[in-house]
Amino acid sequence: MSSEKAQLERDRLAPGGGVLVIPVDALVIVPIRNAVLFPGMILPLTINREQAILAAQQAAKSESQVGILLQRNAEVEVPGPDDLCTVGTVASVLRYVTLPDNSHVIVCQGEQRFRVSEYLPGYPFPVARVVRIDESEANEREIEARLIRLRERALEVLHFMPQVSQELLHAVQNISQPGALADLVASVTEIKTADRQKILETVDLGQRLDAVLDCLLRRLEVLRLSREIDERTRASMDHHQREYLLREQLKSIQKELGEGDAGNAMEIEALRKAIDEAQMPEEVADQANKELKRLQHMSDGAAEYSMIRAYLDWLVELPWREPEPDRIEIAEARRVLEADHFGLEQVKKRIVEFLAVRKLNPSGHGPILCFVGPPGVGKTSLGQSIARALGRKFVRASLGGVHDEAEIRGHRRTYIGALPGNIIQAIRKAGSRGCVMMLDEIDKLGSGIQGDPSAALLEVLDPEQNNTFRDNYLALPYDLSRMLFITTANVLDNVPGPLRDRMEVIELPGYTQEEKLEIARRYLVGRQIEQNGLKDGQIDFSDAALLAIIRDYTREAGVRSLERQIGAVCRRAAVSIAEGTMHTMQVDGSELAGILGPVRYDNEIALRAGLPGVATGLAWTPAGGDILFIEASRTAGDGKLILTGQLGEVMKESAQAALTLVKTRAAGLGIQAARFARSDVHVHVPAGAIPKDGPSAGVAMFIALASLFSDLPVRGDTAMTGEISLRGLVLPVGGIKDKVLAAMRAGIERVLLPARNRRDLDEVPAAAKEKLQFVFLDSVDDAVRNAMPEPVLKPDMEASAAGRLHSDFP
Ligand SMILES: Nc1ncnc2c1ncn2[C@@H]1O[C@H](COP(=O)(O)OP(=O)(O)OP(=O)(O)O)[C@@H](O)[C@H]1O
Repeated sequence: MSSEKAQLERDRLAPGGGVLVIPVDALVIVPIRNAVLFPGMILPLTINREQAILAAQQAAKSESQVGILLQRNAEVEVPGPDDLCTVGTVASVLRYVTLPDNSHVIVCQGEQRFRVSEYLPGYPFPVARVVRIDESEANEREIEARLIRLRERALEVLHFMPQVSQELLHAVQNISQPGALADLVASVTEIKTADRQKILETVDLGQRLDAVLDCLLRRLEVLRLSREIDERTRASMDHHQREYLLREQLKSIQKELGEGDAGNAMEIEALRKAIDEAQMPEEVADQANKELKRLQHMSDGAAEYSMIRAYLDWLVELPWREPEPDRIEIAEARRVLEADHFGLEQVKKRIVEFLAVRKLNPSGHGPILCFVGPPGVGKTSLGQSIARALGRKFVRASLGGVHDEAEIRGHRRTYIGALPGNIIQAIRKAGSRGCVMMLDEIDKLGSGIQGDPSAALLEVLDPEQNNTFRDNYLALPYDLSRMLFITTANVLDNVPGPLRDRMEVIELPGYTQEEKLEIARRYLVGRQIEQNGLKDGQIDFSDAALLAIIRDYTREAGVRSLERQIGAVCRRAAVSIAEGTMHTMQVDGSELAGILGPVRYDNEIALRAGLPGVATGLAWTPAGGDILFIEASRTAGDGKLILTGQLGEVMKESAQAALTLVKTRAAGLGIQAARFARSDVHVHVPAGAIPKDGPSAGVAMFIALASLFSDLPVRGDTAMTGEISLRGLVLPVGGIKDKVLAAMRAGIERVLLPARNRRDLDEVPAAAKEKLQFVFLDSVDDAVRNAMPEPVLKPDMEASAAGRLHSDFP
């Protein structure tokens, strides 16, 4: 303690700085809680109450002894005389320490028992007159015997205690004073504070030894018991662990022996039942049971287990039972086809014929139907109608992008993740061995590196062999002979030859504006009203509105985007009606721009035609026919030909041929030969992002160039198609029907066609034939005569029209 602080403390203790005077037969009492100091023991005591601190400081200063007294009730903060025990220990304060956390510790050495006789008033801490109690001499034999027992028991107890110092053991063994030993044992073994106080208060040696012995025995009992519990729990833990290990071993032994657990057995039982019920052909049932047996003797953790399991699932879930025989009612089939589709008279007729033949000869190997046409013309929905008419299920399997035989025929089971091919997958989906299966996009079948998918498809479609179709995954024959296959394609040309031979091709060329209007009125509008949650009468489309949608917002052979646009209008109406801003909506065309945006397809003819150097061609694409503008332009130069618009090789060549032809016919066309030498020619085919190829734009190229050099515009109402030869002949081309329909859609009135395509007009719908004027061309001169508004041909060109190659090349 610093000297200043000590001074302060002194001032506090005795005003004036002195030490309080305590009578000789009195002691300063330091009350403590929860500890008993025995004579002969050294104990550090923490004191933190004002009273006790003052008392301890007084003792420390006066270097006098103190009386350590246990408080009866530990909770009393400032104990009065009644709160303190009456027997305590006289102690010397060996050290007084103030710890950094400001708590005070006195290290006391117990000297002798004392008893309080009276408390003295007038002190800031308890001061009591006391009677010191001397330890009685012990030489009785009985005391001696107790001493020995106590020592033994004490050693026994100490034995249970970890970290007992050698000094302590030595002391216990050697102290010969019974009282001192009793006090030592009482203070080092675990005894309750109350019991310790009792021992302190027991002055009679015999009784004190008995009291300590008593406590020791109780303590020993507790210690033994706790050791027993300890051992028992350890034993039971060992037992559990052992049992767990044994059970694990048992499980793996059972697995090895194929005696799977109960869950496994249930699974196998369920599979067995499913196999029995699946009505499999004998060969298949045998195989399934064989696999089931293998499964039974296998651990469910084995890799093969899940493979066999999956295989059996396929076998069980595939439809094996004999399908119901068809009940074909021709009248009903006709009714269904009529109800579902507008127009398509020829198509419906051929489908009815097909069904009639099937009815008369159910087991006959009729041809496979193949619907060919651009997207959205009703191929899929015709297939669905056929299924409906026959009362069969309908599934689709797409062949687009199938490069690998395995996609059709499946992978062998030895491959990881192997599955059946898409034919078997579709059949499982349909759940019937006699469904109508539509094989889509047969023209997009790739020819593979890994086996030829079209060969696999041939086997599927061939009635001679498809009753034992083998999928690689199943590795069992599956009877496809009761299936009704229908294929679809956008382009017949791309369908592999052998497949084409097997099929009866039914072409759906696309619709005229009038047909689209009818389809929209009768089918699409109603369907979209329903799909968008509207009720009849809440929205009404006028014919003008529908026609405006057809003309200005769609350009397609089918009706798919027409249906989408009608849907968009319905959705707008649904929003307004749901919001309550409108009860019904009359669509007459004026609101279309607000709903569908600005007109998407302008009348391009009006925009482009009428200028010299522009001709309208007709092109064919897998999505139907389309019109195509050929634009030619001339700049000062030395006779180069520039071609742009992503033209393919064949189209480039026909541009070159067209230029040569124009040059050879320059005189007849009234063109000065010098014009060619002084100019570069640029031929561009707009919609530059779309690759274009093929020879059929030859006539249009020739006309564009002829018009450019003669400065005479081409008629705006005329479109043309045809290949040209260097001698000026017009050669036939494909896709006439689609091109004619495209011309009509685009508002063209006259179509120039190669003469040798004349018979293709038979397939063109009557509506188109009525609306359009057809001109047939033998030579490019016929084209010139009909494409230009005024006759430009000079007499000498008429003469050369037979096809001589002119030599007046500039
Ligand atoms: N003649 C028609 N009468 C009534 N609805 C038709 C007609 N043609 C097409 N549709 C309707 O047009 C939509 C598109 O037809 P579908 O899906 O059958 O075309 P798709 O030719 O199969 O096309 P894709 O080749 O793209 O599959 C269908 O909702 C269909 O009902």
